[in-house]
Amino acid sequence: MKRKTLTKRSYTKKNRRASSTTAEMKKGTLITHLQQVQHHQIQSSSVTSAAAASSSLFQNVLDSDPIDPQLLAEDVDEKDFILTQDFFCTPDYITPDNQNLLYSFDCNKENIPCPKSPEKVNTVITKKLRQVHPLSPTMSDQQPIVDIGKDNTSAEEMSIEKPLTLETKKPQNYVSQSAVFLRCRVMPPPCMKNPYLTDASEVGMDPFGNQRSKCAGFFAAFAGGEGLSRYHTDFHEIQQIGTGNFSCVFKVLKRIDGCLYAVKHSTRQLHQEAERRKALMEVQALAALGYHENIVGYYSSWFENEQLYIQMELCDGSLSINRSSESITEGEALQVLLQIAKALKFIHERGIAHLDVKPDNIYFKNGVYKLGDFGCATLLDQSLPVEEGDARYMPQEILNEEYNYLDKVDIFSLGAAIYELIRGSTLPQSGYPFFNLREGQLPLLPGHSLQLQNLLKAMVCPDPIRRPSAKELIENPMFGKFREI
Ligand SMILES: Nc1ncnc2c1ncn2[C@@H]1O[C@H](COP(=O)(O)OP(=O)(O)OP(=O)(O)O)[C@@H](O)[C@H]1O
Ligand SMILES: [Mg+2]
Repeated sequence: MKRKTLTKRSYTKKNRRASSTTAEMKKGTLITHLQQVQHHQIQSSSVTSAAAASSSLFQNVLDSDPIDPQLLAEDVDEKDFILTQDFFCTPDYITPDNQNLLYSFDCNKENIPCPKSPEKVNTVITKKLRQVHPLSPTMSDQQPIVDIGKDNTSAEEMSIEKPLTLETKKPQNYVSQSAVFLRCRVMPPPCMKNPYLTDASEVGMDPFGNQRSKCAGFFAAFAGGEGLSRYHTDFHEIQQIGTGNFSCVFKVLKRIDGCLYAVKHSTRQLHQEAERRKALMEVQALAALGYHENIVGYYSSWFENEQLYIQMELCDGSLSINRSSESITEGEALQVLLQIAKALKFIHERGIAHLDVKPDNIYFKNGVYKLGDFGCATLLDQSLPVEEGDARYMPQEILNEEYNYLDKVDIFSLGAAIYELIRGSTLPQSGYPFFNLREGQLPLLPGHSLQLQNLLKAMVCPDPIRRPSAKELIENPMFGKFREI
């Protein structure tokens, strides 16, 4: 520690000498200060190593529009305003505008690691920077810069040791990435009420009026040491609404637009690149597909704490057979069949197979059925790996690893799912009943039309070629009464 201080001291002296012999210092002071901040960040890497290691978010702006030092000196008022006003002098409160500013820069593109510095250290840094920030309008050009090093040196002593350099370096990190993040981690933005929503009562509590409830989840996340959280910054968590094998799903309110969404995130941290790529296949499929009324809407996704987060349309529930106490009527079955067939037609036409069609993954919202959970989605042309879904709904050819008609796998699964929903009890997982289904043998469904039963039988035909396509299903005369004119 001592050695480090001495080094700093000698370095500082040398630079101070240089500064006193330089006549243009008055005019160029602010340029120098800019460079000092930049240089200082590199020097004080013990505190801001993450920020120093990566280029600042603002570096993009600088790189794309290099600043002539002369012009900068003349135009210094404006730069001064931007830096001090936006980052050091405004109240500790981030508005949705700031949030946009932050996210308009693509961190991932720059491979910038998320800052993980603890709250306490950052608070100190903010305070010190505020005291003597070189671009502060109240600061004279004689004032030194406070070092924000972590050692035991007092703030005053550190300030004397601060290097003053005239080195011409690439103007990078003049506002550190951590400074940008600092501005945004003090408090989450408020939850905005959406005036276009006539019924906001669904929200369940009042995150719009109660400041405490707005921040509870946000601070809890920091207390857990998770660092900056996009999830908690952007969303107000309302309640958990589901768990899957590898994920949990929350009902959330998006702070900035006041609308409800479902956010699903992996329960496990995805450390390996291969794991992350696999998890991403779900969002890539959803993003490639785009909007369809009968597919659970996809909004965005991101990695946080090595977990994948997916923001989706919030549905009222799923047709999970375990949860529904009674079987569905023939009319409801036809609606589910028609609407999910429409979703399948849409995705098959885009070269994608779902491979996990089952009641659990059929959602409903305002009377509309939607296909969700694209975790097993793959390409029909077999150019992506095939990972089949729940074996209870898989046809024999998939179990034999024959992947030539993956679209027809979805048709089999939909037929099996509708059969299960009408019957009102779960499909067999093994034994004769399991194999009978794969041979196309469906036990009769008393009280239901032969027309529907024959259609289901065709859908679970052991020969995939003979199963109807999604398009043929939709065109079946059975659905004539539902078709829009
Ligand atoms: N968009 C949504 N709207 C409402 N609830 C949802 C939504 N997405 C998921 N859920 C709930 O969360 C549960 C788990 O979601 P999902 O099936 O997508 O996770 P999963 O990890 O892929 O699960 P599994 O692999 O077991 O199918 C669902 O069964 C459902 O109850
Ligand atoms: Mg699922």
